[in-house]
Amino acid sequence: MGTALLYDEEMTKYKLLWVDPACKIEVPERLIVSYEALVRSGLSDRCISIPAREASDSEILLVHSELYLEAVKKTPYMTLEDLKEFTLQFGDVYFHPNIYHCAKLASGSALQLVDSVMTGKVRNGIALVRPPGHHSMHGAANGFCVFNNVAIAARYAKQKYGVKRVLIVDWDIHHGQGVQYCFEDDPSVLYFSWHRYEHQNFWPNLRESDYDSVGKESGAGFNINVPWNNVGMENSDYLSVFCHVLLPVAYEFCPDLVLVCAGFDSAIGDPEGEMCATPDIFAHLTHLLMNLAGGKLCAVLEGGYNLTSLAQSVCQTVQTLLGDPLPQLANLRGPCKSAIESLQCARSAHRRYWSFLKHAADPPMTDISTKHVKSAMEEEEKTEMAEEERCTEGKVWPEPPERLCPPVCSASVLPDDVACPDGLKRLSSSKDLEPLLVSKLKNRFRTAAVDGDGVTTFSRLYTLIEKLVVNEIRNGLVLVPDVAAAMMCVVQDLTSDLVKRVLVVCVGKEKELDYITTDGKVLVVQISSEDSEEQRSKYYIPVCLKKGCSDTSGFIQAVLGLLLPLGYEYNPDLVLLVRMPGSGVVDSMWQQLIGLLQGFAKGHTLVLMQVNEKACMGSTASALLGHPAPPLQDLQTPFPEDGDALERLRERLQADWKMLQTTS
Ligand SMILES: NCCCNCCCCCC(O)(O)C(F)(F)F
Ligand SMILES: [Zn+2]
Repeated sequence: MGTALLYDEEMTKYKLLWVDPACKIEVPERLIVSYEALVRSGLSDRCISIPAREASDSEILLVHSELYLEAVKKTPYMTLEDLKEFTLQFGDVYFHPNIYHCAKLASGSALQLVDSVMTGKVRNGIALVRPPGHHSMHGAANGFCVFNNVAIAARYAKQKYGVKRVLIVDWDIHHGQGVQYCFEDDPSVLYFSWHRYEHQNFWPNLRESDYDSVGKESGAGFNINVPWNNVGMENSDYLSVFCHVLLPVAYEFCPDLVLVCAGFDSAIGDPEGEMCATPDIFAHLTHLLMNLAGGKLCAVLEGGYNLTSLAQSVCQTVQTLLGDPLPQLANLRGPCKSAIESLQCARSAHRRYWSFLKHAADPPMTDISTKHVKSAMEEEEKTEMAEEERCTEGKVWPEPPERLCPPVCSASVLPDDVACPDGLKRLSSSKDLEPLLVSKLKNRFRTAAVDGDGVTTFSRLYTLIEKLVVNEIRNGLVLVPDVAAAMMCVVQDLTSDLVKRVLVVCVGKEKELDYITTDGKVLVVQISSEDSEEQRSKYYIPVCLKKGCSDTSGFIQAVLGLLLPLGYEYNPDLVLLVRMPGSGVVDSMWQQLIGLLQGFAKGHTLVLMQVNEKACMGSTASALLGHPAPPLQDLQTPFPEDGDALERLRERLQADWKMLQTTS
């Protein structure tokens, strides 16, 4: 299934008609450059174009009051003076004779997107709209927003499709207070927002935008605010919050639909956000949400005022929605101190509501919410210092790297008598191995692993790896007689200097892992039921689950809170996913793991499985081909000792691995 793209140039036909410094950045060109970038890059042709439509009164009334709607209905007939007068009652927003029409199109586009996804016409999609929506409230326009596009879409999805749980992720740099107010007592809608806050010194300067606004009554726990109290946040900060705050809760919430308030003013160069995250971060943020809700994801444009980073960020988002390989994110240095404080506060505020956050540490000593009363002098200092070093005009960043699709998506190396799963391309040809390597293999293994066809298997395995690293193939599945032997060979004989770092994810117990290198060429993360205290090193990280890999709750926690941050920091060129026989890992979890690992090494994942486990080849192939993983059903409360052990492991490792930091 494809990706929907909604865009209608009618929504560019309104603009600010008078002088208002607060609103001058919200210009029609925002939409034009975004769409034109998609056209120029060829991405729009790969999407399924869905027409915009006007939201009806009843749809708008899902969120807004009749009084407000009737008032807005009058604006097309207002004189310039009346429009100015009308605007005065709201904050940081402007009206125009055509904005009511455009606001209906913006909301209607979001509903069209929900229809396309919920009816299965498309898998996911994006609506390029203006005016934006997440600040508008029941009875008021605010912050360039007239109707709350995403809030209306959430209510619409519940009403029309019986959707039980909606996750709204708001990665715009401003707090979508309109969305928060709409759902704060509603446990069926989980609202997550990060936003520039600076201890309440940043617009909209609301006390309720802080991390301690967790929702009300039955909605308690279903509103997550992560305030950024400094500018200059980077990719590491964003990914840390996803791995340590949003994703654990999102997986526990198990939504039927994901809506994204896709604002790109959180990208580098934006005059509002003044952050430093690069446009390719949105490729990863999108990817990390795509295995939720069976892939049903609707992104709706909110903010974004640097036309260059906006266009690049939109393209990065759409490319991921289309399933293209992800760009590698280099030199992630871990979250900054301020970000750690924010994520620690958000985690501790929510630990009572979410079992996946149960082991979160206490809030930091310097409780950051009370710091907002800054001395005037301090504020003055910051402003002066801030100006010259923070001016966004000076910001430059590299063009995001090309994300080329290899000619072959998924290849397989299988014994001749094993049928190749649909969609996979069997790799039969293989260059002969150097005699030296053959003899090395032979004298290393006395087992049958390397008899006649064993050598063929190994030679095909190496051929597959060669093709992966030159991007001829994206990923691969290999069935071998002895998976432990094969893993050792791959790890030790990876001669290709194109592979500087291999991430080995070992699912299930492996007897000895005595070839652990300490030079950093290999990072082994092993998830199994046993603890191996002795061998721990920076590059060998055993994760013990008391009930073993069949404990999906413990497993997904280890993946989100440990494997993902490690993988991002390590930044491998190849991922080797090894399924030990009898691991007991649940199929949906296995597919989720494969899906999430695609975020590394441009998707170059090599799955090693034992021939006698060929029963799960189908689901492995499906995940390798990029089909969304099935939701993890009815997750039990994780074992306390496992949760505790994971927290302790993280604390022990965070000295070596900065992305594991969750406490300041
Ligand atoms: N320096 C100018 C002050 C501007 N203050 C208002 C900012 C509104 C932000 C709107 C947005 O970006 O959140 C949306 F997504 F809604 F468009
Ligand atoms: Zn914004």
